[in-house]
Amino acid sequence: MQPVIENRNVSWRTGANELLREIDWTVRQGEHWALLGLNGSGKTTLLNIVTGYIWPTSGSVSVLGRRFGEVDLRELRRSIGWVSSSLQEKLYASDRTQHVVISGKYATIGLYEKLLEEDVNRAESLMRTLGCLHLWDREYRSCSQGEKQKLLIARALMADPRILILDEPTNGLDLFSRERLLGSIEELTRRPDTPTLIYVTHHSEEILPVFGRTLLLRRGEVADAGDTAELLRAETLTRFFEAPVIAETHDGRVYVRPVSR
Ligand SMILES: Nc1ncnc2c1ncn2[C@@H]1O[C@H](COP(=O)(O)OP(=O)(O)OP(=O)(O)O)[C@@H](O)[C@H]1O
Repeated sequence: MQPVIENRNVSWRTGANELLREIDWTVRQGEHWALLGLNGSGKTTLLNIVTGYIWPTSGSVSVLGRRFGEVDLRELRRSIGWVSSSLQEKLYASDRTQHVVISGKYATIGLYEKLLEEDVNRAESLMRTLGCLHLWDREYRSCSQGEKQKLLIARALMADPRILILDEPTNGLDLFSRERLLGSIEELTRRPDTPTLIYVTHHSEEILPVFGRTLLLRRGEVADAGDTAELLRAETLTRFFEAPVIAETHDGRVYVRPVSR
């Protein structure tokens, strides 16, 4: 079976800086990946490569079996959802929540057409999965950040993407909102139509066990990649962060803290 995403020897240089260096990263069917790296490690740059917004200086990229250079990127992008908190601002504040969700199917901000029953039903089903059905018919702007994030995930899923990038989705969320959002993401993975998920984060404890594979990115290079349970251990993470850390596992999630000096 074709890999979902395949990067081979991908580098990206701008001016004198090489921001990605010889990245090899393959995402296979049935896998969900976490992308872990400190600020400025190149996570967003790599995702911009995978979605065709920037072009590698060298190396090759294929997504869903289509090789970049031979594919209509606008069409391919319809198969990729990308949820980041920066999108929150772009949506019309006074829209009803379910309209925000449904508009994802049409790649528009705002809805201009009459609602189709099938769209309403799907929005309802997705909002139920994400634990935000109670927000139905509320004004989007009246929702909390955590609620908005769930609505935006439901919105991205309306387009039936094959790949869904969750780009630091817990930004700005308190401890409990974060847990609720992670619970919703776990619930989402139980749906039969779940796309391949890529979860981008700075924090290992957000990596749920369903993210069975992890890419560790450091200074634009793959520091390590593979089985999450094997990578998220004190020894590997101490090497990765280049600082001694303690790693504790609770419910399959790994909490990391620096060794105090
Ligand atoms: N167009 C560009 N021109 C020059 N430098 C860039 C450009 N885009 C990104 N960078 C630099 O590349 C590095 C990686 O940035 P990137 O946004 O990919 O990191 P990140 O891992 O997503 O970081 P964060 O977790 O802080 O969002 C940073 O040092 C950034 O300043």
